[in-house]
Amino acid sequence: MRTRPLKVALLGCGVVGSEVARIMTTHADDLAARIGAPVELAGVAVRRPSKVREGIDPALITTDATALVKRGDIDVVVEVIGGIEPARTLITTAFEHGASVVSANKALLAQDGAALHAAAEANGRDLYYEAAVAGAIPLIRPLRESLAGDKVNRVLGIVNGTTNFILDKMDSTGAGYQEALDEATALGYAEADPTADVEGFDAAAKAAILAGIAFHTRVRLDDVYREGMTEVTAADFASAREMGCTIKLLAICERAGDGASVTARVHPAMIPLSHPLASVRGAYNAVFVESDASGQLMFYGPGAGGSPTASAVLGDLVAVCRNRLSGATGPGESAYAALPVSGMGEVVTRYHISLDVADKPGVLAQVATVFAEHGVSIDTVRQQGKDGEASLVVVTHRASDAALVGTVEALRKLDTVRGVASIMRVEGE
Ligand SMILES: NC(=O)C1=CN([C@@H]2O[C@H](COP(=O)(O)OP(=O)(O)OC[C@H]3O[C@@H](n4cnc5c(N)ncnc54)[C@H](O)[C@@H]3O)[C@@H](O)[C@H]2O)C=CC1
Ligand SMILES: N[C@@H](CC=O)C(=O)O
Ligand code: NA
Repeated sequence: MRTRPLKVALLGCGVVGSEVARIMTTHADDLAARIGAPVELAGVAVRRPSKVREGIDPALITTDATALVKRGDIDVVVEVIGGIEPARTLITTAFEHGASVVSANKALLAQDGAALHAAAEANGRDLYYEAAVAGAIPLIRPLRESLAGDKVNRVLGIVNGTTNFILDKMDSTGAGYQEALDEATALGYAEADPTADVEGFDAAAKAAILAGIAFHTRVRLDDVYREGMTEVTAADFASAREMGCTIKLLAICERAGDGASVTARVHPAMIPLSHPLASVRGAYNAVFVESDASGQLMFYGPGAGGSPTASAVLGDLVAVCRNRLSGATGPGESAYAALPVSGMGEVVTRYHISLDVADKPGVLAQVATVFAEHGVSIDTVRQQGKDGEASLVVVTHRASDAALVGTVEALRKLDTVRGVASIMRVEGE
């Protein structure tokens, strides 16, 4: 074993960074044996130097992250600050000064992944980011490496722990949205600004990363259709239960138009209680990968939290250190397929539509005619009346999103339709 240690600079020492430092210290001997050389924490960049950080030598603490990545003797920079800047500049500077990078920063990778990969390649260094998608679950490495010989057609799953925690609490205990979000934040699951979680930006960033790797195509955050979960109500859960379903925030990346393009989307959806995703509780994540030769694979485990996320970071750290010792680099960006990314209109799925209508003869026929005129076939209709008004719940067969949007626009114009109470996609059947 080499005795000269590999030097690691840690950028950020919050929920994830503090766990990375802890595991590096407590597992130092095992890590050294697995890598073939000791790994040494050579510096820790923080924003608040006065904070007591148990187990970290105060002499390692600095507020000057730029100087740390420019030192020239750093082998690996671990970026767990989050956000776009200064993380982006620090990562690029790290490559320019000879370090490889391990990052958990999905927001940055979804926005600037191509440029970061190019910078890593130009400098002959590694960029690894297993922690960026689905926390502890090995998913990036299986897609980049284990499935590199197969053709992936679809990636579908729950990739945000915070929103799954909130939806699970709302469904199983009747907890309020804010109360559940506060708990998820206290447990270290939420982003620094939890809007990223609840409005679906975090899951959309993960969908962009997954779609890019799965389809060998550049997919950016802006290419991903996104709806958050803030408008999911107790009434939606009640409707879902009547259909034998629950509601999850799903990320779905799939080939479209006979495989000539790809789509990526994040939105709440009803899924049958019998589907394995329905039983994903708390901050757990689960992702199905469907490919030509392998069939369906399921990846499941803790999707958020300091220690699970640090597990993925440490796995990358070991891989990157091994690469450095052997003078190799791991797989870079693979975007050769360069498929176009289609808009939401091309997505084909089922819909659950709840309408407030006048409770009088002929309304059902009028509504059914609008669906038929737009080529959207109805599976079931349920009506509940109260005081001259009624609620009509229509579940469709598979239809394109474009056809559904046209249908809803036409429904809104009917005098007998007082309002469209909710529209939710139905997946997993
Ligand atoms: N918490 C989780 O469950 C997961 C987090 N991630 C990602 O890991 C990254 C870190 O997340 P957390 O640890 O949860 O966030 P956090 O907010 O707990 O930690 C980030 C730390 O970076 C520090 N920081 C900010 N700017 C800095 C600068 N210029 N120099 C030095 N330190 C600076 C902050 O003071 C904070 O302590 C983010 O990219 C996040 O999206 C990924 C997977 C799971
Ligand atoms: N805020 C994220 C953290 C992990 O990526 C989540 O809740 O999933
Ligand atoms: Na992961």
